[in-house]
Amino acid sequence: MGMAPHTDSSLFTILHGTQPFAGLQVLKDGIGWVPVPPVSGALVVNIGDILHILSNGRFHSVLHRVVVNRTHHRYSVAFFYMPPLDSKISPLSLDPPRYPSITRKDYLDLKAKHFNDTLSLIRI
Ligand SMILES: O=C(O)CCC(=O)C(=O)O
Ligand SMILES: [Fe+2]
Repeated sequence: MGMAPHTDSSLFTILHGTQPFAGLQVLKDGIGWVPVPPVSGALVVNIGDILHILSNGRFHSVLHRVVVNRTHHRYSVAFFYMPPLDSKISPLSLDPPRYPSITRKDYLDLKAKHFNDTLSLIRI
C-alpha cells in the first residue's frame, strides 16, 4: 500500500520493513524526494510532530511518502510512540519558543483539518 506525503503525528515512529524500506521516500529541501537507503536488519526511526515541537523545531518531522509498484510486494510495520492525548506539549528549550504549548489532542484536531500545514500554522 502506498502512502501520500505526510509527517507522523507521533513523538517518534519506529519502522521495520521486509525488502528494507524500498518505496519509503523523504522530501529533502532543495533536492526533492529521495529514497531511504536500505540497510539490512536496520530499523528506521522517524521524528514525529511532537518531537518537532518539544525540540522547538531543532529536530524536523520530515515529510515522507511510500511509493509502490506492481511487481514487488512490500510489507512494513510501524510503531508510533506518543504521549497520552491530554499531555501538554511545549518546547523544551532555553531559546524563545517557536511553538505554543498545546495538548496532543488539540494538535491532532488541528492536524485533522490542516494536515501537513499544521506545524507551520501554529508556529509562533
Ligand atoms: O511503510 C513505511 O515504510 C512507512 C509508513 C509510514 O510512513 C507511516 O505508517 O506513517
Ligand atoms: Fe509516516
